[in-house]
Amino acid sequence: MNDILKVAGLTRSFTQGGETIEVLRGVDLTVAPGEIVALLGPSGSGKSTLLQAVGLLEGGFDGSIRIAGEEAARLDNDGRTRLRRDALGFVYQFHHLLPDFNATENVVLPQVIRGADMASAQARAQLLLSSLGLGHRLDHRPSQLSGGEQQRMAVARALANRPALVLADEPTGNLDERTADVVLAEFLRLVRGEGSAALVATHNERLAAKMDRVVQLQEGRLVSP
Ligand SMILES: Nc1ncnc2c1ncn2[C@@H]1O[C@H](COP(=O)(O)OP(=O)(O)OP(=O)(O)O)[C@@H](O)[C@H]1O
Repeated sequence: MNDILKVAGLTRSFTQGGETIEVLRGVDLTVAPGEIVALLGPSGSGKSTLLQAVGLLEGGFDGSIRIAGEEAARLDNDGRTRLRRDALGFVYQFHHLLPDFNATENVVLPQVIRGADMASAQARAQLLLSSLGLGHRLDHRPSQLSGGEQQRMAVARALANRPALVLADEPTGNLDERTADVVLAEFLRLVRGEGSAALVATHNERLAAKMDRVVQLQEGRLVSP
């Protein structure tokens, strides 16, 4: 009833060069508050397409997406922007950090945009960054940080506004295996500590097994492996 995410009958196809590919063929998925779900599937199976739909980043879908009880299809552009800002956090494979701002500022900005005052936004940014081991890198810009450090910064930014649901697309996909393990463990610890739910796309079964539940995209539908 109070699921943070409920997707029902979601379909999406792309037409290119006269050929239509049905990427999502009726996806059903429910995520409970605080639950961390791994979205497993090989390259090209539609994981990013599904996350973009749930992230309200793209149109062109049929079916129902309810986030925190709100049906996305019934919202206009402003409503979707508000829901995205209030309920969702995003972690991408390639960080999408603001290159001209330092670590603190990258985590402060989304909070200030949402109306937080500067002092509390800064305190929370420092708390999140420190709990990810970046307490000594607060004034560094993304280009002055390693790949693992940049991804920790992206995790802190995604959690800045205490989202009920974090969407992560291959969050450790461009890190070496050891760093990926460490950053994923920190991500999971922080998400659990914050009580957020998460939907985490990965093609890595070993990493998926560390989450609360695994769902697998197969031929456009979700199955339990
Ligand atoms: N804008 C688009 N136009 C045409 N085809 C697209 C578009 N976006 C995605 N596709 C196709 O949809 C399929 C699924 O892509 P998607 O990026 O969702 O897969 P994925 O599982 O996230 O893959 P990866 O792990 O490689 O990122 C692919 O075959 C892709 O070519």
